[in-house]
Amino acid sequence: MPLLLGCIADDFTGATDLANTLVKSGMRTVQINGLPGPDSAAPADAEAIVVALKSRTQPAEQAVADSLAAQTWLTAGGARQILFKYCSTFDSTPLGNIGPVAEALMDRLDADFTTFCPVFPGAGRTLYQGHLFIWDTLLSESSMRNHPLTPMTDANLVRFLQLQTKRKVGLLAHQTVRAGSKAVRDTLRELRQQGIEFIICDALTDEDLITLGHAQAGCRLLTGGSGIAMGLADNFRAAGLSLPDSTSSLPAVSGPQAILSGSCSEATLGQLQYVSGRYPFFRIDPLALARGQELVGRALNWAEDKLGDVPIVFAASAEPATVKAAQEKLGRMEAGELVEKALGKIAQGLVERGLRRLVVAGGETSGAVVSALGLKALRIGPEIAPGVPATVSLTDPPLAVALKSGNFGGPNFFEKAFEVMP
Ligand SMILES: Nc1ncnc2c1ncn2[C@@H]1O[C@H](COP(=O)(O)OP(=O)(O)O)[C@@H](O)[C@H]1O
Ligand SMILES: O=C(O)[C@@H](O)C(=O)COP(=O)(O)O
Repeated sequence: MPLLLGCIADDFTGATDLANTLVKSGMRTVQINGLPGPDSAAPADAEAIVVALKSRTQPAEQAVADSLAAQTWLTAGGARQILFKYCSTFDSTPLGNIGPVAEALMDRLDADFTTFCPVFPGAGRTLYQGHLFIWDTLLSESSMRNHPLTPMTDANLVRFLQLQTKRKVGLLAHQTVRAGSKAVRDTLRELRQQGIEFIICDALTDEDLITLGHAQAGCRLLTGGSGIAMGLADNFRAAGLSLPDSTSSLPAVSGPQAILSGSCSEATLGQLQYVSGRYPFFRIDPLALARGQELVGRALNWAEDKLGDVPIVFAASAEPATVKAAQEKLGRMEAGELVEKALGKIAQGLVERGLRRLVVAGGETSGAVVSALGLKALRIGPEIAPGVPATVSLTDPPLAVALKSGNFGGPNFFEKAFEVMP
Protein backbone atom coordinates (compact mmCIF):
# COMPACT_ATOMS: atom_id res chain seq x y z
CA MET A 1 0.00 0.00 0.00
CA PRO A 2 1.51 3.39 -0.96
CA LEU A 3 1.93 6.33 1.38
CA LEU A 4 -1.31 8.32 1.45
CA LEU A 5 -1.05 10.89 4.21
CA GLY A 6 2.05 12.85 5.26
CA CYS A 7 1.86 14.57 8.64
CA ILE A 8 4.10 17.17 10.22
CA ALA A 9 3.67 17.48 14.00
CA ASP A 10 5.12 20.46 15.85
CA ASP A 11 6.03 18.39 18.90
CA PHE A 12 6.63 14.77 19.84
CA THR A 13 3.62 14.12 22.09
CA GLY A 14 1.44 15.76 19.46
CA ALA A 15 2.87 13.33 16.94
CA THR A 16 1.95 10.25 18.99
CA ASP A 17 -1.48 11.76 19.65
CA LEU A 18 -2.08 12.09 15.90
CA ALA A 19 -0.57 8.67 15.12
CA ASN A 20 -2.96 7.21 17.71
CA THR A 21 -5.97 8.75 15.91
CA LEU A 22 -4.77 7.52 12.53
CA VAL A 23 -4.22 3.97 13.78
CA LYS A 24 -7.70 3.99 15.33
CA SER A 25 -9.16 5.08 11.97
CA GLY A 26 -7.50 2.09 10.30
CA MET A 27 -4.35 3.58 8.80
CA ARG A 28 -1.01 1.80 9.10
CA THR A 29 1.07 4.55 10.70
CA VAL A 30 4.72 5.10 11.58
CA GLN A 31 6.08 8.00 13.61
CA ILE A 32 9.50 9.34 12.59
CA ASN A 33 11.19 11.39 15.31
CA GLY A 34 13.05 14.42 13.97
CA LEU A 35 13.76 15.33 10.38
CA PRO A 36 14.56 12.28 8.27
CA GLY A 37 17.73 12.58 6.18
CA PRO A 38 16.89 13.57 2.57
CA ASP A 39 18.21 10.22 1.31
CA SER A 40 16.41 8.03 3.84
CA ALA A 41 13.53 6.07 2.35
CA ALA A 42 10.00 6.27 3.75
CA PRO A 43 8.99 3.01 5.50
CA ALA A 44 7.57 0.74 2.79
CA ASP A 45 4.38 -0.39 4.52
CA ALA A 46 3.13 2.91 5.98
CA GLU A 47 -0.08 4.52 4.72
CA ALA A 48 0.47 7.47 7.04
CA ILE A 49 3.73 8.86 8.34
CA VAL A 50 3.94 11.41 11.13
CA VAL A 51 7.20 13.36 11.28
CA ALA A 52 7.66 14.70 14.81
CA LEU A 53 9.45 18.05 14.92
CA LYS A 54 10.28 20.33 17.83
CA SER A 55 9.01 23.35 15.91
CA ARG A 56 6.39 24.66 18.32
CA THR A 57 8.85 26.81 20.22
CA GLN A 58 11.65 27.32 17.68
CA PRO A 59 12.20 30.73 16.13
CA ALA A 60 9.60 31.00 13.33
CA GLU A 61 12.19 30.87 10.54
CA GLN A 62 13.60 27.59 11.81
CA ALA A 63 10.12 26.13 12.33
CA VAL A 64 9.27 27.00 8.72
CA ALA A 65 12.52 25.53 7.38
CA ASP A 66 12.08 22.26 9.30
CA SER A 67 8.42 21.95 8.33
CA LEU A 68 9.19 22.50 4.65
CA ALA A 69 12.00 19.93 4.80
CA ALA A 70 9.58 17.41 6.34
CA GLN A 71 6.97 18.19 3.66
CA THR A 72 9.53 17.78 0.88
CA TRP A 73 10.49 14.36 2.22
CA LEU A 74 6.87 13.26 2.69
CA THR A 75 5.79 14.47 -0.75
CA ALA A 76 8.79 12.75 -2.35
CA GLY A 77 7.72 9.59 -0.49
CA GLY A 78 4.34 9.76 -2.25
CA ALA A 79 2.08 11.56 0.28
CA ARG A 80 -1.06 12.83 -1.47
CA GLN A 81 -2.20 15.05 1.38
CA ILE A 82 -0.23 16.95 4.03
CA LEU A 83 -1.55 17.50 7.55
CA PHE A 84 0.16 20.05 9.79
CA LYS A 85 -0.56 19.05 13.43
CA TYR A 86 -0.33 21.54 16.30
CA CYS A 87 -1.67 21.53 19.82
CA SER A 88 -5.34 21.20 20.68
CA THR A 89 -4.81 24.30 22.79
CA PHE A 90 -3.32 26.15 19.77
CA ASP A 91 -0.01 26.65 21.66
CA SER A 92 1.89 29.45 19.94
CA THR A 93 2.88 33.06 20.43
CA PRO A 94 1.76 36.20 18.55
CA LEU A 95 4.86 35.69 16.35
CA GLY A 96 4.06 32.12 15.39
CA ASN A 97 4.60 29.41 14.64
CA ILE A 98 1.22 28.15 13.42
CA GLY A 99 0.60 31.02 10.97
CA PRO A 100 4.07 31.17 9.39
CA VAL A 101 4.34 27.38 8.98
CA ALA A 102 0.84 27.13 7.46
CA GLU A 103 1.64 29.97 5.04
CA ALA A 104 4.87 28.35 3.91
CA LEU A 105 3.19 24.96 3.39
CA MET A 106 0.33 26.59 1.49
CA ASP A 107 2.75 28.31 -0.88
CA ARG A 108 4.83 25.20 -1.35
CA LEU A 109 1.79 23.03 -2.07
CA ASP A 110 0.16 25.69 -4.22
CA ALA A 111 -3.00 25.64 -2.09
CA ASP A 112 -5.26 28.70 -2.23
CA PHE A 113 -6.62 28.30 1.31
CA THR A 114 -6.25 26.15 4.36
CA THR A 115 -8.35 25.33 7.42
CA PHE A 116 -7.47 25.41 11.12
CA CYS A 117 -9.20 23.21 13.68
CA PRO A 118 -7.49 22.27 16.97
CA VAL A 119 -10.63 20.55 18.31
CA PHE A 120 -10.29 17.30 20.31
CA PRO A 121 -13.60 16.52 22.04
CA GLY A 122 -12.16 13.46 23.86
CA ALA A 123 -9.83 15.83 25.71
CA GLY A 124 -12.48 18.52 26.17
CA ARG A 125 -11.25 20.88 23.42
CA THR A 126 -14.15 22.40 21.44
CA LEU A 127 -14.40 25.48 19.25
CA TYR A 128 -17.55 27.58 18.99
CA GLN A 129 -17.87 30.85 17.04
CA GLY A 130 -14.08 30.85 16.83
CA HIS A 131 -13.60 30.56 20.61
CA LEU A 132 -11.60 27.64 22.02
CA PHE A 133 -12.89 25.95 25.17
CA ILE A 134 -11.15 23.46 27.48
CA TRP A 135 -14.14 21.56 28.83
CA ASP A 136 -16.35 24.36 30.26
CA THR A 137 -13.63 27.03 30.40
CA LEU A 138 -12.39 29.48 27.78
CA LEU A 139 -8.78 28.76 26.76
CA SER A 140 -7.68 32.13 28.12
CA GLU A 141 -9.13 31.35 31.54
CA SER A 142 -7.77 27.80 31.68
CA SER A 143 -4.43 26.74 33.15
CA MET A 144 -2.97 27.28 29.65
CA ARG A 145 -2.66 30.98 30.53
CA ASN A 146 0.28 29.92 32.73
CA HIS A 147 2.07 27.65 30.25
CA PRO A 148 5.86 27.97 30.77
CA LEU A 149 6.66 28.53 27.06
CA THR A 150 3.45 29.42 25.20
CA PRO A 151 0.98 31.09 27.61
CA MET A 152 -2.42 31.29 25.86
CA THR A 153 -4.32 34.42 26.85
CA ASP A 154 -6.79 34.84 23.97
CA ALA A 155 -9.49 32.26 23.27
CA ASN A 156 -10.63 33.99 20.05
CA LEU A 157 -8.59 32.09 17.47
CA VAL A 158 -9.65 34.26 14.54
CA ARG A 159 -8.19 37.29 16.31
CA PHE A 160 -5.18 35.40 17.65
CA LEU A 161 -4.18 33.74 14.37
CA GLN A 162 -4.52 37.11 12.60
CA LEU A 163 -1.57 38.31 14.74
CA GLN A 164 0.61 35.61 13.15
CA THR A 165 -0.15 36.28 9.47
CA LYS A 166 -0.87 38.87 6.79
CA ARG A 167 -3.37 36.49 5.14
CA LYS A 168 -7.00 37.24 5.93
CA VAL A 169 -8.40 34.97 8.67
CA GLY A 170 -12.09 34.04 8.74
CA LEU A 171 -14.50 31.63 10.41
CA LEU A 172 -16.46 28.61 9.24
CA ALA A 173 -19.14 28.58 11.92
CA HIS A 174 -20.69 25.60 13.64
CA GLN A 175 -24.07 26.03 11.89
CA THR A 176 -22.34 25.24 8.58
CA VAL A 177 -20.44 22.26 9.97
CA ARG A 178 -23.71 20.83 11.31
CA ALA A 179 -25.22 21.17 7.84
CA GLY A 180 -22.78 18.57 6.47
CA SER A 181 -19.80 18.21 4.14
CA LYS A 182 -21.42 19.75 1.08
CA ALA A 183 -22.37 22.89 3.02
CA VAL A 184 -18.80 23.02 4.35
CA ARG A 185 -17.33 22.72 0.85
CA ASP A 186 -19.67 25.43 -0.50
CA THR A 187 -18.84 27.81 2.34
CA LEU A 188 -15.10 27.20 2.01
CA ARG A 189 -15.45 28.20 -1.64
CA GLU A 190 -17.42 31.36 -0.73
CA LEU A 191 -14.88 32.35 1.91
CA ARG A 192 -12.06 31.93 -0.61
CA GLN A 193 -13.95 34.16 -3.06
CA GLN A 194 -14.01 36.80 -0.32
CA GLY A 195 -10.22 36.62 -0.14
CA ILE A 196 -10.13 34.63 3.09
CA GLU A 197 -7.27 32.14 2.90
CA PHE A 198 -7.01 31.03 6.55
CA ILE A 199 -10.26 29.51 7.79
CA ILE A 200 -10.81 28.66 11.44
CA CYS A 201 -13.38 25.84 11.68
CA ASP A 202 -15.76 25.41 14.60
CA ALA A 203 -16.39 21.86 15.84
CA LEU A 204 -17.97 20.44 18.98
CA THR A 205 -18.04 16.70 18.40
CA ASP A 206 -16.19 13.86 16.69
CA GLU A 207 -18.99 13.87 14.13
CA ASP A 208 -18.23 17.52 13.29
CA LEU A 209 -14.56 16.64 12.82
CA ILE A 210 -15.45 13.78 10.50
CA THR A 211 -17.66 16.15 8.47
CA LEU A 212 -14.75 18.61 8.18
CA GLY A 213 -12.38 15.80 7.20
CA HIS A 214 -14.77 14.46 4.55
CA ALA A 215 -15.27 17.96 3.14
CA GLN A 216 -11.53 18.23 2.58
CA ALA A 217 -11.01 15.04 0.60
CA GLY A 218 -8.41 15.81 -2.03
CA CYS A 219 -7.24 19.08 -0.41
CA ARG A 220 -3.47 19.19 -0.49
CA LEU A 221 -3.10 20.73 2.96
CA LEU A 222 -5.05 20.80 6.16
CA THR A 223 -4.06 21.83 9.66
CA GLY A 224 -5.32 21.06 13.13
CA GLY A 225 -5.17 18.98 16.26
CA SER A 226 -5.28 15.19 16.07
CA GLY A 227 -9.10 15.24 15.80
CA ILE A 228 -9.07 16.67 12.28
CA ALA A 229 -7.56 13.37 11.08
CA MET A 230 -10.62 11.33 12.09
CA GLY A 231 -12.38 11.41 8.71
CA LEU A 232 -9.36 11.16 6.43
CA ALA A 233 -9.08 7.37 6.21
CA ASP A 234 -12.68 7.29 4.88
CA ASN A 235 -11.67 9.65 2.07
CA PHE A 236 -8.90 7.34 0.93
CA ARG A 237 -11.23 4.35 1.13
CA ALA A 238 -13.87 6.22 -0.86
CA ALA A 239 -11.23 6.94 -3.50
CA GLY A 240 -10.76 3.20 -3.93
CA LEU A 241 -7.54 2.93 -1.96
CA SER A 242 -8.63 0.08 0.26
CA LEU A 243 -6.89 0.19 3.62
CA PRO A 244 -6.34 -3.12 5.36
CA ASP A 245 -7.07 -2.87 9.08
CA SER A 246 -3.96 -1.75 10.93
CA THR A 247 -2.99 -3.78 13.92
CA SER A 248 -2.15 -2.16 17.23
CA SER A 249 -0.28 -5.10 18.76
CA LEU A 250 3.28 -4.39 19.88
CA PRO A 251 6.13 -6.72 20.83
CA ALA A 252 6.45 -7.22 24.60
CA VAL A 253 9.25 -5.26 26.27
CA SER A 254 10.22 -6.15 29.83
CA GLY A 255 12.70 -4.52 32.18
CA PRO A 256 13.18 -1.59 34.55
CA GLN A 257 10.74 1.32 34.36
CA ALA A 258 10.91 5.09 34.85
CA ILE A 259 8.97 8.32 34.46
CA LEU A 260 10.63 11.56 33.31
CA SER A 261 8.58 14.73 33.63
CA GLY A 262 9.27 18.30 32.55
CA SER A 263 5.60 19.09 32.09
CA CYS A 264 4.22 21.79 34.37
CA SER A 265 0.66 21.35 33.14
CA GLU A 266 -2.11 21.02 35.69
CA ALA A 267 -2.92 17.42 34.72
CA THR A 268 0.72 16.34 35.04
CA LEU A 269 1.07 17.99 38.45
CA GLY A 270 -1.95 15.98 39.66
CA GLN A 271 -0.56 12.77 38.16
CA LEU A 272 2.80 13.31 39.88
CA GLN A 273 1.02 14.00 43.14
CA TYR A 274 -0.77 10.64 42.71
CA VAL A 275 2.49 8.69 42.38
CA SER A 276 4.57 10.61 44.94
CA GLY A 277 4.81 8.37 47.99
CA ARG A 278 4.12 5.30 45.81
CA TYR A 279 7.18 5.50 43.52
CA PRO A 280 10.72 6.71 44.41
CA PHE A 281 10.89 10.39 43.39
CA PHE A 282 13.88 12.58 42.42
CA ARG A 283 13.30 16.31 41.97
CA ILE A 284 15.18 18.39 39.40
CA ASP A 285 15.53 22.07 40.28
CA PRO A 286 16.47 24.37 37.35
CA LEU A 287 18.06 26.86 39.73
CA ALA A 288 20.36 24.14 41.08
CA LEU A 289 21.21 23.14 37.49
CA ALA A 290 22.03 26.78 36.71
CA ARG A 291 24.32 26.94 39.76
CA GLY A 292 26.28 24.15 38.12
CA GLN A 293 25.31 21.45 40.62
CA GLU A 294 25.97 18.01 39.21
CA LEU A 295 22.34 16.92 39.47
CA VAL A 296 22.46 14.45 36.59
CA GLY A 297 25.24 12.41 38.19
CA ARG A 298 23.46 12.55 41.56
CA ALA A 299 20.19 11.47 39.97
CA LEU A 300 21.85 8.48 38.28
CA ASN A 301 23.67 7.43 41.48
CA TRP A 302 20.36 7.68 43.34
CA ALA A 303 18.72 5.48 40.67
CA GLU A 304 21.42 2.79 40.82
CA ASP A 305 19.79 0.55 43.48
CA LYS A 306 16.20 1.54 42.63
CA LEU A 307 15.85 0.71 38.93
CA GLY A 308 13.50 -2.24 38.64
CA ASP A 309 9.85 -3.21 38.53
CA VAL A 310 8.62 -0.22 40.52
CA PRO A 311 8.88 2.87 38.29
CA ILE A 312 11.19 5.63 39.50
CA VAL A 313 10.35 9.27 38.85
CA PHE A 314 12.51 12.24 37.82
CA ALA A 315 10.56 15.48 37.69
CA ALA A 316 11.29 19.17 37.27
CA SER A 317 7.57 19.88 37.11
CA ALA A 318 6.45 22.70 39.38
CA GLU A 319 3.55 25.03 40.17
CA PRO A 320 3.24 28.28 38.14
CA ALA A 321 4.75 30.50 40.88
CA THR A 322 7.88 28.32 41.16
CA VAL A 323 8.25 28.15 37.38
CA LYS A 324 7.88 31.93 37.16
CA ALA A 325 10.56 32.47 39.80
CA ALA A 326 13.00 30.22 37.91
CA GLN A 327 12.20 31.96 34.62
CA GLU A 328 12.75 35.40 36.10
CA LYS A 329 16.25 34.36 37.17
CA LEU A 330 17.19 32.29 34.10
CA GLY A 331 14.93 33.38 31.23
CA ARG A 332 11.88 31.50 29.95
CA MET A 333 13.55 29.47 27.19
CA GLU A 334 16.85 29.08 29.07
CA ALA A 335 15.13 27.52 32.11
CA GLY A 336 13.27 25.13 29.82
CA GLU A 337 16.41 24.14 27.94
CA LEU A 338 18.38 23.49 31.14
CA VAL A 339 15.69 21.12 32.38
CA GLU A 340 15.24 19.42 29.00
CA LYS A 341 18.99 18.82 28.64
CA ALA A 342 19.23 17.37 32.15
CA LEU A 343 16.27 15.03 31.60
CA GLY A 344 17.75 13.93 28.26
CA LYS A 345 21.04 13.04 29.95
CA ILE A 346 19.26 11.22 32.76
CA ALA A 347 17.34 9.21 30.15
CA GLN A 348 20.62 8.25 28.44
CA GLY A 349 22.17 7.22 31.76
CA LEU A 350 19.12 5.16 32.70
CA VAL A 351 19.09 3.29 29.38
CA GLU A 352 22.83 2.53 29.83
CA ARG A 353 21.84 1.07 33.21
CA GLY A 354 19.18 -1.19 31.68
CA LEU A 355 15.99 0.93 31.54
CA ARG A 356 13.50 -0.56 29.05
CA ARG A 357 10.12 1.01 29.85
CA LEU A 358 9.77 4.78 29.90
CA VAL A 359 6.97 7.31 30.27
CA VAL A 360 7.77 10.95 29.45
CA ALA A 361 5.44 13.81 30.39
CA GLY A 362 5.47 17.01 28.34
CA GLY A 363 5.79 17.72 24.63
CA GLU A 364 9.03 19.70 24.67
CA THR A 365 10.40 17.32 27.25
CA SER A 366 9.51 14.31 25.10
CA GLY A 367 11.29 15.92 22.14
CA ALA A 368 14.43 16.37 24.21
CA VAL A 369 14.35 12.88 25.74
CA VAL A 370 13.50 10.95 22.58
CA SER A 371 16.20 12.85 20.65
CA ALA A 372 18.79 12.24 23.38
CA LEU A 373 17.98 8.53 23.21
CA GLY A 374 18.17 8.49 19.40
CA LEU A 375 14.78 6.79 19.05
CA LYS A 376 14.30 7.52 15.35
CA ALA A 377 10.97 5.78 14.84
CA LEU A 378 8.09 4.51 16.97
CA ARG A 379 5.53 1.83 16.26
CA ILE A 380 2.12 2.86 17.62
CA GLY A 381 0.11 0.52 19.84
CA PRO A 382 -2.96 0.59 22.06
CA GLU A 383 -4.35 3.75 23.64
CA ILE A 384 -3.55 4.46 27.30
CA ALA A 385 -5.74 7.57 27.54
CA PRO A 386 -7.34 9.77 24.85
CA GLY A 387 -4.43 11.09 22.76
CA VAL A 388 -1.74 8.92 24.35
CA PRO A 389 -0.82 5.56 22.82
CA ALA A 390 1.69 3.01 24.03
CA THR A 391 4.59 2.80 21.55
CA VAL A 392 7.69 0.69 20.98
CA SER A 393 10.85 2.15 19.48
CA LEU A 394 12.26 0.59 16.31
CA THR A 395 15.68 0.21 17.95
CA ASP A 396 17.73 -2.77 19.04
CA PRO A 397 16.89 -3.47 21.81
CA PRO A 398 13.43 -1.90 21.63
CA LEU A 399 12.17 0.44 24.36
CA ALA A 400 8.53 0.65 25.40
CA VAL A 401 7.71 4.35 25.46
CA ALA A 402 4.68 6.51 26.22
CA LEU A 403 4.84 10.22 25.46
CA LYS A 404 2.18 12.08 27.43
CA SER A 405 0.97 15.52 26.42
CA GLY A 406 0.93 17.85 29.39
CA ASN A 407 -2.80 18.05 29.90
CA PHE A 408 -3.78 14.55 28.89
CA GLY A 409 -4.69 11.60 31.10
CA GLY A 410 -6.52 11.11 34.39
CA PRO A 411 -4.94 11.24 37.85
CA ASN A 412 -3.76 7.59 37.71
CA PHE A 413 -2.27 7.97 34.20
CA PHE A 414 1.25 6.78 35.11
CA GLU A 415 0.00 3.60 36.81
CA LYS A 416 -2.27 2.89 33.84
CA ALA A 417 0.51 3.55 31.33
CA PHE A 418 2.69 0.75 32.70
CA GLU A 419 -0.30 -1.61 32.64
CA VAL A 420 -1.12 -0.88 28.98
CA MET A 421 2.47 -0.71 27.70
CA PRO A 422 3.51 -4.04 26.16
N1 LIG B 1 10.66 23.99 37.33
C1 LIG B 1 10.69 24.49 36.08
N2 LIG B 1 10.98 25.79 35.88
C2 LIG B 1 11.02 26.31 34.62
N3 LIG B 1 10.78 25.60 33.50
C3 LIG B 1 10.48 24.29 33.65
C4 LIG B 1 10.43 23.68 34.94
N4 LIG B 1 10.12 22.38 34.80
C5 LIG B 1 9.98 22.19 33.47
N5 LIG B 1 10.21 23.32 32.78
C6 LIG B 1 10.13 23.50 31.32
O1 LIG B 1 8.78 23.76 30.95
C7 LIG B 1 8.54 23.28 29.63
C8 LIG B 1 7.30 22.41 29.68
O2 LIG B 1 6.92 22.12 28.39
P1 LIG B 1 6.48 20.67 27.92
O3 LIG B 1 7.54 19.68 28.18
O4 LIG B 1 6.02 20.84 26.52
O5 LIG B 1 5.27 20.33 28.87
P2 LIG B 1 3.69 20.42 28.53
O6 LIG B 1 3.44 19.34 27.52
O7 LIG B 1 3.02 20.19 29.81
O8 LIG B 1 3.45 21.75 27.92
C9 LIG B 1 9.79 22.51 29.23
O9 LIG B 1 10.60 23.29 28.40
C10 LIG B 1 10.48 22.24 30.57
O10 LIG B 1 11.88 22.06 30.45
O1 LIG C 1 -3.06 18.35 20.64
C1 LIG C 1 -2.68 18.17 21.79
O2 LIG C 1 -3.20 18.68 22.79
C2 LIG C 1 -1.45 17.33 21.99
O3 LIG C 1 -1.27 16.42 20.96
C3 LIG C 1 -0.26 18.21 22.11
O4 LIG C 1 0.29 18.63 21.11
C4 LIG C 1 0.06 18.58 23.48
O5 LIG C 1 1.30 19.24 23.62
P1 LIG C 1 1.99 19.26 25.07
O6 LIG C 1 0.93 19.59 26.07
O7 LIG C 1 3.07 20.29 24.98
O8 LIG C 1 2.54 17.89 25.30
